[in-house]
Amino acid sequence: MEILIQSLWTDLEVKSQTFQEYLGGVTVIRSQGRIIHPKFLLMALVVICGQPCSGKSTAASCLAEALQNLESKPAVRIVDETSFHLDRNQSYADMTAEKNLRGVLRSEVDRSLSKDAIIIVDSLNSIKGYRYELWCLARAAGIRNCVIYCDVEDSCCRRWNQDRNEKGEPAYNDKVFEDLVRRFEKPDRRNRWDSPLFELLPARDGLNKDSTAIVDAVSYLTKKVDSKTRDVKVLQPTIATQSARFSEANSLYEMDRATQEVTAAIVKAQSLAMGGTVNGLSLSPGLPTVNLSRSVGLPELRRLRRTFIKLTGQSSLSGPPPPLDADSAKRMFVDYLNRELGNG
Ligand SMILES: Nc1ncnc2c1ncn2[C@@H]1O[C@H](COP(=O)(O)OP(=O)(O)OP(=O)(O)O)[C@@H](O)[C@H]1O
Repeated sequence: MEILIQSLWTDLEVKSQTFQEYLGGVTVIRSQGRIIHPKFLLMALVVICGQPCSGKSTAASCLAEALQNLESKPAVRIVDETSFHLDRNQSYADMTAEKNLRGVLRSEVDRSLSKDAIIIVDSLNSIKGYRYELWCLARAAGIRNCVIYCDVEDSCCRRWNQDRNEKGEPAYNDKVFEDLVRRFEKPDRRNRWDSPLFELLPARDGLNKDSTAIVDAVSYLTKKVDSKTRDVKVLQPTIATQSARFSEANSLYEMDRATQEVTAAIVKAQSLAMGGTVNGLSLSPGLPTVNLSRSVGLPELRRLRRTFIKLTGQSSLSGPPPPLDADSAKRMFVDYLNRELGNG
């Protein structure tokens, strides 16, 4: 697909400055100097997030139903724990299980994004850094991304969870439920990975396919990208401009160097601790400390570094990464390591 677009790009650059072109029977849409194949316009990633038992699966079904009611009937796929037959109490029993679950869902999202569909991730998606990772996958695929937040008070979620027992539905046990509530990181539309953000209030307003946030999300997901539409963001252009490629190279360099520094500091701290665990390692003032739950070998650290760089979308075909200085690259990598290898 990218080769096809690459060759069309050259032709269009020479022959046309118009917004929409028909070339060899293929419609090519130009947006902000980039070319997007129409197929990509039907692809999107929707991240549902909210406290445990806050109506996320109900929201995912309502959104899928609303999309299916459209004349264009876009393909919709829901990625959730139940598609992997995972029990919610086991999946969130401890950090290792939770990390595994996140990894399984993220891989499934990554695989699914290459298909022509709107992918809805129906899970807690409660950790800011994890939503960022999902956003990176959408950006690398060059598709649009949005977040739907089920905003329900903890007390109400707790009640709905208890009611599940009476309905014969599997419920969270108290320990898992309280731990998840405590660690929930509310989405913030000022973060580019949490934006656009559509907020549902299921406890106050109920929830169905006509709920305002669902209607707004459908409208966003199906809105055509045109030169006048500034509010639809198709992430990660397929073709990057020369200047973007220059900044990408800079950013890649920063990312590479900064993550190597972090890895080297951890290896050194571990050797000083004679193989003990690294806790409270400070790289510089103002950066989060490294807190690992176990000693980690160099091969594993290298593997995590590679995954992190891939997740942050620094591939050469997938367009410019966000502007990055050494400190923010270190901060992001330390957060990532603490999430993958730490206690929380
Ligand atoms: N607006 C609502 N009013 C009353 N009960 C609701 C409402 N929305 C959902 N529920 C009930 O809450 C329970 C959880 O709903 P749902 O599965 O949609 O939540 P969830 O956030 O996906 O849960 P989980 O965190 O387990 O994935 C269900 O029993 C459902 O019937």
